[in-house]
Amino acid sequence: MRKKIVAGNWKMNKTLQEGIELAKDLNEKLTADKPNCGVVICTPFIHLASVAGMIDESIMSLGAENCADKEKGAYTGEVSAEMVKSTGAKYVILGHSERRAYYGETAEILKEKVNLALANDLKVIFCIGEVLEEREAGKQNEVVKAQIEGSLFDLTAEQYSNIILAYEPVWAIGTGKTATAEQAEEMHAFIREVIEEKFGKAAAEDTTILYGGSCKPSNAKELFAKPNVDGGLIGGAALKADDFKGIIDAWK
Ligand SMILES: O=C[C@H](O)COP(=O)(O)O
Repeated sequence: MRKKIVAGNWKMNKTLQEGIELAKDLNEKLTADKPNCGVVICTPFIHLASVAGMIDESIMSLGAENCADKEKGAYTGEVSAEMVKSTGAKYVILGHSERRAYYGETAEILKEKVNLALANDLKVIFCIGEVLEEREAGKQNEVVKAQIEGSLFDLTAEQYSNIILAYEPVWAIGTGKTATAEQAEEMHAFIREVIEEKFGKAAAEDTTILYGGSCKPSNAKELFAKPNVDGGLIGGAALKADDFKGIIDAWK
């Protein structure tokens, strides 16, 4: 049975103090009213060690938003998968469209990152999704399939079992324009077919596929009701404990 997950991606928001406050607030709210799904908060690197010490791991897990494509050494400013793991984080987001678009992360680079993350026992939330022009040209399936093939198809079945996918249509990220539940379902079902072709039916059935892109308390229930949507990767609405909990509660 695949896992339902709501994951927050704080992106480049929150000072250390603000982040600690947010994690504390969320931890309290979820302790008082337990979630019906897995909860992950992915924070900037600087928050990881502090937040790791203050969350109840039986309720939520911690993740990073990125890691380096190199193991260690003279790579000024980079943070390795091993360093992420040493903070207590269990997850890492890789392949986010913002990393692909603004930091030139190619399928090859992402392949290195995925390998290093898995080698350090991190679970990977791997993001895929098309831009508006690609959707308008009807190329969304082709684009998403190529993203999956390009970075994940060399994994062994064992490695693949630690991958969570997040479909994030780029045109819906931070725009207030959510994909309809039908559009999300259609793509998630297609993604499952792509996974089945390579890793088999059981692996495809077991893959958690999250939807991301302007997901909020008001639309989460409708999205999560779709059979192939297993939760969300949340940006803006993860920055307030009440909003994030509102989305988590969509599973109730
Ligand atoms: O990683 C999260 C996504 O990019 C979604 O962001 P958003 O909820 O602000 O649209």
